[in-house]
Amino acid sequence: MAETLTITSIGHEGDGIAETTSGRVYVPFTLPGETVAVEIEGERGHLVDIVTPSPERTAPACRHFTVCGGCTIQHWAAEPYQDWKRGLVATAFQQRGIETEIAPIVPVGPHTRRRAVFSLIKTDSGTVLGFHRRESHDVLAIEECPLLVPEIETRRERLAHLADRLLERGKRGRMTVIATDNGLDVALDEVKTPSRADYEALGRHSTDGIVARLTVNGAQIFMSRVPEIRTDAALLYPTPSGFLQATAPSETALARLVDAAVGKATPVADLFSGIGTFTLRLARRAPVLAVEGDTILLQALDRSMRFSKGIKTITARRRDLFVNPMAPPELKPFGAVVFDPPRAGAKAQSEMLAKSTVPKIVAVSCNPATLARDARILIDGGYRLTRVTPVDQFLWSGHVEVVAEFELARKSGPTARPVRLS
Ligand SMILES: C[S@@+](CC[C@H](N)C(=O)[O-])C[C@H]1O[C@@H](n2cnc3c(N)ncnc32)[C@H](O)[C@@H]1O
Repeated sequence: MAETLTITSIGHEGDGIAETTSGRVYVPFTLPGETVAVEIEGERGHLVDIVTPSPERTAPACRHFTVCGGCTIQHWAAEPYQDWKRGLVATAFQQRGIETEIAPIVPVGPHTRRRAVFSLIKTDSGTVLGFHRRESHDVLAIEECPLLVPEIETRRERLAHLADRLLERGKRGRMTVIATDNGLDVALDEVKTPSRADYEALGRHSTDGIVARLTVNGAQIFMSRVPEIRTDAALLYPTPSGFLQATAPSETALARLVDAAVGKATPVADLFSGIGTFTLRLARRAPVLAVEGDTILLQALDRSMRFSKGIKTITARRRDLFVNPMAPPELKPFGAVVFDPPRAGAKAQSEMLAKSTVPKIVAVSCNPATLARDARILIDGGYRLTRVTPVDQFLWSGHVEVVAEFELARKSGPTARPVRLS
């Protein structure tokens, strides 16, 4: 039987929260202040009816919202939605005992997501390309996705057709698509190994002007041109399975924040550098040491370096920074260190930085919880947190990207001498 509850806040995944005498109930697709009729199952409330809607409720941008497993919060006006995201960052820091001002979130609009991972399934009527249904492994055929750039969104049928040949009836696969400046970079995974005839058939797409590179189960099938992304500083070369910031506007915003925070500091170490998103921009002003664990990404950075003009020396090193973080003596020469680790954060590296004398540290993170943990380590080591800026890189979800800036607050000991990187 349905019960009537009042929603008081929104949780970190975007579900409405009602406080009841038997504890919290999470009700998806509701908003603070709303009275809702729900069927309660443990901690979950299944929405039956919105009795009193919030004046902040808006029409969702996508017809698949609430059915698709992707977005969790499209039904809220921009301002309270952005305040909520900012609040997620503030809460993560508070949970580590850090009270700090959070700058307004940098908004990122729809139709900007340039990398999509689709699920595929071959049915009797052909290959379905889409996303998982909410709380299910079923593949939902999508007719639109207002997150995606048009170069991907409008080519869904064509992409499904490309995958069709390598799927058997009833079987599933995965397709990663990156929209680059000179065509789509398409990687098919968990599909059958292509036969010689498949190679020839797939190869015909190399001349269609749409697909720049096709990779199947990790092996390159064709590359009619090297996929590239033009930025304000250099050409970036994304790899089929490696990391790429999710949208171009968020990448620009992050790079500008990093650049401004580093200022005139020199030289700079860019840790977890990937394909050089920040390295290449920073190298316009200072020599940069780029450290990354993935050889393929370092090869892509090397290509960018060779095609970039007017930049200072970039030294690229492969290193596992979880197992073997840069130690204080190695960090000593740097005027600034930038680090942008995966979701797990950079605990070991932060412990080393906390003992270092690096004057400026800039942390970029897609996980406020691990960022706050690492910030605590740096603060306890004598750094001051000077600025925290969220960027809405993951629109309509509970995920948020953050840039945090630190300055050495304790006496740094002997003055760090600049070194020449070669
Ligand atoms: C969030 S991405 C950032 C990449 C880059 N800063 C950018 O903006 O494109 C994190 C990077 O850390 C790298 N990485 C993951 N684990 C690592 C490790 N243990 N040691 C070094 N690099 C690692 C990944 O390959 C990835 O390139």
